Amino acid sequence: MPHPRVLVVTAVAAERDAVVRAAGAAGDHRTVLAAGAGPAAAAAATAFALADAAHRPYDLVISAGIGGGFAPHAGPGDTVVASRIVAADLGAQTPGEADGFTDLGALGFGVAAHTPDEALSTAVAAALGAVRAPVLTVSTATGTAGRAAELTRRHPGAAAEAMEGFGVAEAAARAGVPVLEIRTVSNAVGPRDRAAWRIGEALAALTEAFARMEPVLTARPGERSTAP
Ligand SMILES: O=C(O)c1cccc(C(=O)CC[C@H]2O[C@@H](n3cnc4c(=O)[nH]cnc43)[C@H](O)[C@@H]2O)c1
Repeated sequence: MPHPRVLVVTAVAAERDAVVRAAGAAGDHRTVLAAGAGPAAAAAATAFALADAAHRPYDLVISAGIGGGFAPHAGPGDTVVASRIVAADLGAQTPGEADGFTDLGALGFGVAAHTPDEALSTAVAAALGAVRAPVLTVSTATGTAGRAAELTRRHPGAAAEAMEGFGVAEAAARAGVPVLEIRTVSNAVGPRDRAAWRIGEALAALTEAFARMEPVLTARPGERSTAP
């Protein structure tokens, strides 16, 4: 199968460089952006890149970078492939009902989550030895145990949070291009302790993940292994 054209959207230059280090056989079939932090920057950069490539469209968009891990599902050094990309703090506070929060979908303003192709995300997770679980997109990184508990209560299976996935997925969905999100965990979601973030380890895991992913992306769908 020919190399699919893949757009990888990261937040910062260090994440972009970690993905680029794994380029290998993918060569110029892969474009890697550092879009800036947060869902708005991610959506804008992804939409712009997709529109700019209209004459030679991408086959897949991947939101990638480091992220926070929810115990017990994922901890520092682990890799998470999103089964769902969830807008976890986009909605309305609703005191006294719906667990105090009503998401965008329930408000009637679109969707609160995007679901990557199940076969593809399963095959990628298997190839990476990754946890496959929902990944939350937040505009404010969690910094307290209370907020971590609140998110866990609302999304009990979530394994990671980051700040760009839903923005990338919104842009990809509008362009009709499949999306994945891949996060390597640098820190536990909880009380903010920036000094404890294991950024180097997470960036090395990001390089490793993209090196391992290539055979899955180039395999025909029926030839992909889903064995862990
Ligand atoms: O300081 C550095 O050297 C450095 C190198 C690479 C990345 C960073 C970042 O700060 C990346 C910001 C990016 O990371 C995601 N992230 C990471 N942990 C969390 C979290 O606990 N909650 C939410 N987001 C997290 C997020 O996507 C940020 O945009 C620094």
